[in-house]
Amino acid sequence: MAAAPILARRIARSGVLPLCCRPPSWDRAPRQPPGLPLAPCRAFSNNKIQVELDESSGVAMMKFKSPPVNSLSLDFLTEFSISLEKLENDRACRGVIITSTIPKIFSSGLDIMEMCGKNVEHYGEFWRAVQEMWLRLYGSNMVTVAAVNGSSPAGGCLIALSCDYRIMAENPKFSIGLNEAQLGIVAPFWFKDTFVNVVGHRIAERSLQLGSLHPAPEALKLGLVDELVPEEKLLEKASAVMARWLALPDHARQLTKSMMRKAVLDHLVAHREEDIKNFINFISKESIQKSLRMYMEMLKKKKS
Ligand SMILES: CC/C=C\C/C=C\C/C=C\CCC/C=C/C(=O)SCCNC(=O)CCNC(=O)[C@H](O)C(C)(C)COP(=O)(O)OP(=O)(O)OC[C@H]1O[C@@H](n2cnc3c(N)ncnc32)[C@H](O)[C@@H]1OP(=O)(O)O
Repeated sequence: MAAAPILARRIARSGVLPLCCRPPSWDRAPRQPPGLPLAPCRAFSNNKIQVELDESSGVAMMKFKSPPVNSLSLDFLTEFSISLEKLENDRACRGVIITSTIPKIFSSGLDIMEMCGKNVEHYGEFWRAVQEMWLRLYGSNMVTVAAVNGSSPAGGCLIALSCDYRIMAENPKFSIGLNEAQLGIVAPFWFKDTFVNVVGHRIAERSLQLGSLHPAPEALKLGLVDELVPEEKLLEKASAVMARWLALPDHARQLTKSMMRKAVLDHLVAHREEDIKNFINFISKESIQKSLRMYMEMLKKKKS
């Protein structure tokens, strides 16, 4: 456990090469010749995320398993970035499906406790890890499919938005959106840009200002998710979607993805330090700390 903060610092300081700067890895997975026994499944599991790579299909299944709500703590974000990096560098892996093992929750977003009552160094380290996770996921060369099997507010929604395709369980009790305004905080420009790129400017403007959490059927209407399926069919559907995307030559798909996402990625890369300073200044304000404390109290009261 003591290694986690060190690891976090190492990965956070190492910087990340987004999609546009990394050498492309065309046709990464070796095709399995017919007649040979199936390639084995490779698995690695850290504390909070479980990953299984099926070498015959080139598809990894990444499952969040951080109870109670898969909140994105510094440790979680570090594991997430490391897992993505491992898969990205593995020639056998061409796609990743992201889902959760926690019933009813995909991810509750950034861990609010990481943004409450901590010192400036901690805020800086935490925010760098949030940036790192997004740069890796949004800039990934792999096909990324989010199988959203529960509620997905704020940072959880960002993870889904950063994937190439989103499938959500058709349960109207599950909601998704960038609800930062409800907490009295502001989604940073790169959260906003990722959202706009998925749903368009008008829907994003209204949804962000209201801090809306959209029930699954509404999320589908807005284009925030691409399709809804019964929960028990979610992974089967995600695998089918993945197979369709992987049927294309990697280089054409990757270059197209890079072209679509480059401006938004480059914007954060060029303003990373400024963005960290903005976060620290913003989150350190007493009024913002008070809002976050009140929000946490509200969450606890809701339970009792
Ligand atoms: C001009 C300005 C310029 C620049 C600005 C600069 C920078 C930007 C500044 C800030 C940007 C910050 C961006 C923030 C992004 C985020 O992601 S914030 C997090 C938002 N998340 C939420 O609002 C979700 C809150 N949680 C819920 O709604 C519910 O918990 C749930 C629907 C996810 C699950 O509901 P239940 O199953 O009923 O579970 P509980 O509510 O009982 O929760 C269990 C347990 O977990 C704790 N918890 C829940 N969510 C979080 C969280 N996100 N972080 C930490 N802890 C969380 C909850 O309190 C319970 O704890 P206990 O009571 O059991 O101790």
